[in-house]
Amino acid sequence: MSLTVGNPEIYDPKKILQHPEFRVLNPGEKPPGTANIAAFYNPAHEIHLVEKPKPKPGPGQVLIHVRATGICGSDVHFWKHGGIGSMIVTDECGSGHESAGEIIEVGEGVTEWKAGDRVAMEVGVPCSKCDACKIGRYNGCPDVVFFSTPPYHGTLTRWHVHPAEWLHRLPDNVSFEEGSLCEPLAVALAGIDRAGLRLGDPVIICGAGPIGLVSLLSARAAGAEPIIITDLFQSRLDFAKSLVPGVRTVMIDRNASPKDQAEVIKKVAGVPLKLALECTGVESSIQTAIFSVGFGAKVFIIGVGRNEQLFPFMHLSANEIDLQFQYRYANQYPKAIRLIAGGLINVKPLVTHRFALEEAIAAFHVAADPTQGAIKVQILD
Ligand SMILES: NC(=O)c1ccc[n+]([C@@H]2O[C@H](COP(=O)([O-])OP(=O)(O)OC[C@H]3O[C@@H](n4cnc5c(N)ncnc54)[C@H](O)[C@@H]3O)[C@@H](O)[C@H]2O)c1
Ligand SMILES: OC[C@H](O)C(O)[C@@H](O)CO
Ligand SMILES: [Zn+2]
Ligand SMILES: [Zn+2]
Repeated sequence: MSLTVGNPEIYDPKKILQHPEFRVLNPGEKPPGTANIAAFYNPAHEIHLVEKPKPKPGPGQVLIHVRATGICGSDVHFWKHGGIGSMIVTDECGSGHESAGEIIEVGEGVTEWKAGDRVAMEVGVPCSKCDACKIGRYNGCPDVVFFSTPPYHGTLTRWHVHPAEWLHRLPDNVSFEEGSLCEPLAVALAGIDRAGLRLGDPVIICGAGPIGLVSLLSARAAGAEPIIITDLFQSRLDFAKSLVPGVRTVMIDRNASPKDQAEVIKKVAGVPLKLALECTGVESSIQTAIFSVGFGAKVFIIGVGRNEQLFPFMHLSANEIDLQFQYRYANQYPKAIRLIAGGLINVKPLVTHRFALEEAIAAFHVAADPTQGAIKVQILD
């Protein structure tokens, strides 16, 4: 399928690094507007612009002019910390996986797309043959090529070749920026879907970063009430309130124990919480979520964090609290686009900063600096 058809060189990260046209740009260098520049990180925790060859779409592939890309916390993490869990940065690697763009050229055999079509790119390209793929849970594919997860280069670039079957058409009323925000939205929607959230469910969302905020928008659209959101920073809680005025906010006190913190949350909720959407991956926050919810509730963990963490086992057991986890997403893009196009979810306010592709490194510095107050930094071309 996708990866075995067409020009395999586009998926071979080593071949791109060894290509004679691959080079790291000098700081301040202004490449021509047609150059295929990209933001790459490396094991030395550097981030820089590179120039790489403009790819040709092979059979089953299309060439895309990437028009909008959001910076995800994981891009910053790969740059600053050199890995996430077992995904380790061992060489130069291209960043970016929240992207939308315009088709420029189609490869042989591609009939469903033409130049000028506007698309959101689903960047996890699975094998289609393994058990996970066959049951439709392709986010579990062990052979997935996830652009921007090492070693595969990302979509924060000008020209990107993509398998035609992993693109989603953007309706006229959905912008490239919104198309790129379908990626984090897909994470939240997968969580809402698998958590089984229902109309009127009392919900807590832990963490008001981009993932907590798209989860908030999704939970509101799904009819959760009341919704409580937590964070360590008042500015993030204020942002949540501006997005969904009805949300109740709780500032987490770093010195309070998860049990004491949970008592505050229970008072604010006023009713037993049925679901926690945990969007930090921080051990104390997960513990707080566990102590906050009612008997028979679910703590659904979207955040990722330390490899090993302690959970209050007997509290979970004696309260029949289900723990569940989300790894990326499957089958969520069409839904994300429908919800944005139909006006049920408005992701536009999440974009707080915009940069040109040539300014991508400055964009990364803003995204990585909490004092800048960024929610979603976008790179536009
Ligand atoms: N499961 C997946 O497939 C998937 C996909 C994307 C992101 N993620 C993960 O989701 C998490 C959230 O992503 P993000 O982009 O919003 O990250 P982020 O770091 O921007 O936001 C996390 C928020 O949680 C807050 N926070 C930290 N500790 C807290 C605590 N103890 N209590 C309450 N709030 C606390 C922070 O202040 C911040 O506002 C990250 O762990 C990220 O890696 C998971
Ligand atoms: O949005 C998708 C996530 O950022 C990725 O799964 C990342 O955590 C690892 O590649
Ligand atoms: Zn991401
Ligand atoms: Zn597979």
